[in-house]
Amino acid sequence: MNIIVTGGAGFIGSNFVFHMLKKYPDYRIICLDKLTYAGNLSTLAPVMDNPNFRFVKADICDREAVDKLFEEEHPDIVVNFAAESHVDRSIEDPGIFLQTNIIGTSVLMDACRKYGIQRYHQVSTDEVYGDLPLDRPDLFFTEETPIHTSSPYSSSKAAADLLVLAYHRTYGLPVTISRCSNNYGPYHFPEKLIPLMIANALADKPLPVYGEGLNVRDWLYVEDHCKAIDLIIHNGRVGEVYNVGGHNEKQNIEIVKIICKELGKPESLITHVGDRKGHDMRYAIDPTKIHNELGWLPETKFEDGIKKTIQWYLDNREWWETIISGEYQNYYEKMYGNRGEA
Ligand SMILES: Cc1cn([C@H]2C[C@H](O)[C@@H](COP(=O)(O)OP(=O)(O)O[C@H]3O[C@H](C)C(=O)[C@H](O)[C@H]3O)O2)c(=O)[nH]c1=O
Repeated sequence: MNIIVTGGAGFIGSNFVFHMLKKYPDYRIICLDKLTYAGNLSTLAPVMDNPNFRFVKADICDREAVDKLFEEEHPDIVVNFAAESHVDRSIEDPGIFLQTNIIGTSVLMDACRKYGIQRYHQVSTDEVYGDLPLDRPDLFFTEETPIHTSSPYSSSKAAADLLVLAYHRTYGLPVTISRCSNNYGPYHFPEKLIPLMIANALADKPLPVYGEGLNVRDWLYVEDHCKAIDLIIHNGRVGEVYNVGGHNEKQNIEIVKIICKELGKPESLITHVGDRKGHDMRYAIDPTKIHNELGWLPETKFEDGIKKTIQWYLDNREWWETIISGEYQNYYEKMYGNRGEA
């Protein structure tokens, strides 16, 4: 089996590469990644010398490069993790989100049509469903929940999902889509809530909580997500969407307090800053479909997952310290330096 994993140098993509190489020693995994600010080649160091692994630096929007790779590798499966993923960045500058997330998806699927493929899998997000109210804890996103996006990021992902379903209906492309909740775990880029708070707390820097911090996210350990995608690409039904969630809802402020406690840092580091524009209140996924059809359930309890994650950041300081000392530092100052206290 030859599998092209796009965005394999990013957070979820790299964890998926590791999972697949370990579980299927006879598979060949080809990582296609543009190495944007969020993709880091050092992340893939543990597998660079694996004879079943190949890294190719290219943009999924580059039709020539994508076609060349398909000609060389004849992939059986393509799993598309490549995406601009940070909501705050999409609010500042939507253009690249439309380009990578929508156009890039169509370029990949055109290559799948041209060269033939067993499966194209699109890694999507629960943000395509918009948000749920805080006072209705009985409500969850199902695969039938209407698309109702809030940010340029989620709109670009929703547009891509619709394109994927259209390529299935119009051209018969064998596709599947997974829509996951918030992932956490090793190699999470330190602009996202959990790794940002760990990095800042370790440096005794302020912990910037947007608004009151009452927004709820459904946290999913990244390894559990990788197992779900593995099941979907092998046994999922073509043309179907599968929701993948942690069944683990937490308010942002709770998460930040847990991190302070685990690291022995004072909650006085918490700083309430101006809220995100159009901030989604609550995400919560109903994973009944993937459970009933494919037997998947999240295995990692949050109490264990967050401890493992914090330990990983303690053990791999060089990885994230290098990142936050570079280009990202300028971004961080731009984003938070002028936000001020709420
Ligand atoms: C970075 C940051 C975030 N937040 C809040 C904003 C959110 O309510 C929550 C999580 O934010 P984050 O940007 O880490 O993630 P989401 O906006 O929920 O989106 C994430 O999960 C979905 C499923 C994807 O699809 C996105 O690609 C992924 O980035 O913490 C703060 O309060 N302070 C901060 O400094």
